[in-house]
Amino acid sequence: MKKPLIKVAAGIIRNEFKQIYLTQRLEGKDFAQSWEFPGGKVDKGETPEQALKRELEEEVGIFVLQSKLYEHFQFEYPTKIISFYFYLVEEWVGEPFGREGQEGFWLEQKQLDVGQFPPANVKIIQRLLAETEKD
Ligand SMILES: Nc1nc2c([nH]c(=O)n2[C@H]2C[C@H](O)[C@@H](COP(=O)(O)OP(=O)(O)OP(=O)(O)O)O2)c(=O)[nH]1
Ligand SMILES: [Mg+2]
Repeated sequence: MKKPLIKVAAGIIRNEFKQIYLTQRLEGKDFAQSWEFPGGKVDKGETPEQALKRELEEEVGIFVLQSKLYEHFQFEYPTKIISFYFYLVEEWVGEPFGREGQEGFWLEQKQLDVGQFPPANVKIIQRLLAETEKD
């Protein structure tokens, strides 16, 4: 059977202290307990950017004022192919929290740990870590 292609938009929410807001995937979801950039599936008729805004409001209660595309790529999982749109979000209104009951926390960009994320995140975590080596 052909694997479904799913579009996902997620936000790298970064504050002025170079900390990034992460959440922990809930029990019962795929990759339960792994860390993630908050976000989710792009609905039919939505652009990835609209999905980002909606998902960040639903999942972490913030209103995104500005976002820029940081990475777009496809990743093949055993049962699906995901087309990812990761956005850097540095301007928003509100204080993020785990609005769906999930854990959420701020982490220094340089403390990101590739082993805590789903396999698709490897490349993006490496890029974020490489950026911190310059400062
Ligand atoms: N949000 C997010 N999803 C990720 C990341 N890395 C990664 O492999 N994924 C995968 C996990 C899921 O298979 C898919 C995202 O879907 P999701 O479960 O968050 O979708 P959703 O919020 O719309 O949730 P649901 O209504 O389907 O439960 O992408 C990441 O950093 N952030
Ligand atoms: Mg989600």
